[in-house]
Amino acid sequence: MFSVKMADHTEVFRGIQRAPHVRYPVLTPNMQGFQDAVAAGATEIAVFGSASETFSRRNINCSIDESMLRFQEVINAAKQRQIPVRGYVSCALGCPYEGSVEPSKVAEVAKRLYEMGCYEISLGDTIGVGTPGSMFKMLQTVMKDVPVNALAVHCHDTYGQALPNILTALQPGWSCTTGWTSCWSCTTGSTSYMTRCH
Ligand SMILES: CC(C)(COP(=O)([O-])OP(=O)([O-])OC[C@H]1O[C@@H](n2cnc3c(N)ncnc32)[C@H](O)[C@@H]1OP(=O)([O-])[O-])[C@@H](O)C(=O)NCCC(=O)NCCSC(=O)C[C@@](C)(O)CC(=O)[O-]
Repeated sequence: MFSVKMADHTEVFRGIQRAPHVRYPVLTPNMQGFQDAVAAGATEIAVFGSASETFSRRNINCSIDESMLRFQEVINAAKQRQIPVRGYVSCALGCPYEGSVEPSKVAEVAKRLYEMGCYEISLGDTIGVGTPGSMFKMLQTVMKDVPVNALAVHCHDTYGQALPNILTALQPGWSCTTGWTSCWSCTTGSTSYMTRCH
């Protein structure tokens, strides 16, 4: 089994009242998602990959390599229309199927998304199993491949660690925050917090 298919995200986008100066990125896993998002008036999109092979298959029904091919097509189309693209890397601190995930794998996927043209890469602790120690180690590794000003973290609060993990991502000398938001997660049913690492 894999996650239920996206169906209504562009409906939601059409239905909301947009405020000026607010960006509303739409998750676009493939060209169909991209075309629907553009038709709905999206001015920013986001591709979402994973550092875990099994999670990739369960979430978007393809391998990591296949997802990169799909994302490249989406990013190329977005570039032609000058639509900015964010990239997500799920399972950056652990996977519900595979358990621990090597920081080097997170760095590899983040680097691929960055080099394809994502202006920012959000590293997701998708199931909230991260700790300040694992966050530090993962970010140290990823920052060797992706500049810190292009990184953000997305921390789920499943075990009450989201805020300590975010604090770790805001190490003096690494970064300063530009703001954070919280939301309710569709994938894990937990609150999640996001912040930029710069
Ligand atoms: C990627 C797919 C669509 C592949 O799903 P698939 O079944 O491999 O797609 P397909 O190309 O074989 O097409 C099958 C059907 O899906 C439709 N379809 C095809 N593409 C789309 C689309 N874009 N939007 C809506 N419908 C689509 C397509 O039209 C067709 O419809 P049918 O002819 O059977 O009626 C599916 O696996 C999917 O929707 N996955 C996303 C599930 C999801 O919402 N996951 C949560 C996202 S949030 C997240 O991942 C984590 C994050 C970002 O928050 C950060 C973190 O915490 O880590």
